[in-house]
Amino acid sequence: MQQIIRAAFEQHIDTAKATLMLMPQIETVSDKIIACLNAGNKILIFGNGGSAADAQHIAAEFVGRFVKNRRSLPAIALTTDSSAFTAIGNDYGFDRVFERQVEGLAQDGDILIGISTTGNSVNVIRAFNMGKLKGCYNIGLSGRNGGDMNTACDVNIIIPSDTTARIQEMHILIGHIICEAIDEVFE
Ligand SMILES: O=C(CO)[C@@H](O)[C@H](O)[C@H](O)[C@H](O)COP(=O)(O)O
Ligand SMILES: [Zn+2]
Repeated sequence: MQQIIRAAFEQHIDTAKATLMLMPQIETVSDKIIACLNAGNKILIFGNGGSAADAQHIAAEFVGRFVKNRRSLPAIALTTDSSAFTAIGNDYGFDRVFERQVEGLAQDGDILIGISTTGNSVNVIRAFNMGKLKGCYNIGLSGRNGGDMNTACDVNIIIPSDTTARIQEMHILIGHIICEAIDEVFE
């Protein structure tokens, strides 16, 4: 047991150190998100499984708060409307559960944040492709080799790891860093 615990910590620490190299990309997406919100646009966030939880977690910190009492900021997790999610899945297929919501909700200038540790989840890729058609800026949080998100995204932040759990831990760290950057700017 101790070996499992130690190995997980060591892997997490090594991955975090390697992820620090992505600082320029994290800065770029933080600036883009701040500019998008300043322009009156909104953020749509989505992913599957643990990444669905991350999408909801990040969206809640925009609309509610992170640390500071600042104004509420517009962000929607596309995993939370169970009626839309099940209707689209049932009528159009699971591959379209995010795409169809992007089609209905996204406007020119909005930002999409898609989260996938493989970078290959089809419903995430299809949502990004719809985002391009709608004039959105596509931000990917991925891992491994970045997968299909390399071509679907304007910026694909690829966590340098092949382990799903470690990649997800870096995704939520980056989500929190973006929230900190936002707290600096908005009153
Ligand atoms: O949280 C975990 C594993 O840590 C799982 O729920 C995981 O998110 C699911 O298997 C997802 O379907 C994986 O999708 P993706 O990261 O490849 O896009
Ligand atoms: Zn998990």
